[in-house]
Amino acid sequence: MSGTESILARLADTLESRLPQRGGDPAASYVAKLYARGPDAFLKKVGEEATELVMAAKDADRERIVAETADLWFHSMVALAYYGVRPEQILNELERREGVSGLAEKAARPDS
Ligand SMILES: N=c1c2ncn([C@@H]3O[C@H](COP(=O)(O)OP(=O)(O)OP(=O)(O)O)[C@@H](O)[C@H]3O)c2ncn1[C@@H]1O[C@H](COP(=O)(O)O)[C@@H](O)[C@H]1O
Repeated sequence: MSGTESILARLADTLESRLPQRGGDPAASYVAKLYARGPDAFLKKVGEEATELVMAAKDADRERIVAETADLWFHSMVALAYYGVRPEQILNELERREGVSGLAEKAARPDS
């Protein structure tokens, strides 16, 4: 496993440890606090961080693009852990799509 994949796996392990059923403590952990507030709280953060990334990109500010993308990935991973989806599943899906042109994929859809 590459270093990039392992940080995602390690972060997912940490996020899972913050789930209420795993004893995550909202007083000691930002992630446990988000989980204690329920899905609306972290799903709202996903939307906010996506908007902040768009604004950074519109300004062509590479430093902010990196920071906002990290925030977006992080909050997306908070959601994935809550719903029992592992980052490896997303990486596998991207791998499955590797080499398949988006144009060809769209043209092959039954409704196209
Ligand atoms: N990668 C992150 C990470 N990225 C961002 N954040 C936090 O996400 C929060 C939201 O960012 P914002 O800039 O929107 O801050 P804000 O406006 O104060 O947020 P809100 O009060 O509106 O929610 C901030 O408190 C950031 O510190 C993170 N918090 C935690 N992690 C990872 O998650 C692990 C577990 O964290 P805890 O559960 O807090 O121990 C950590 O060890 C890290 O690896």
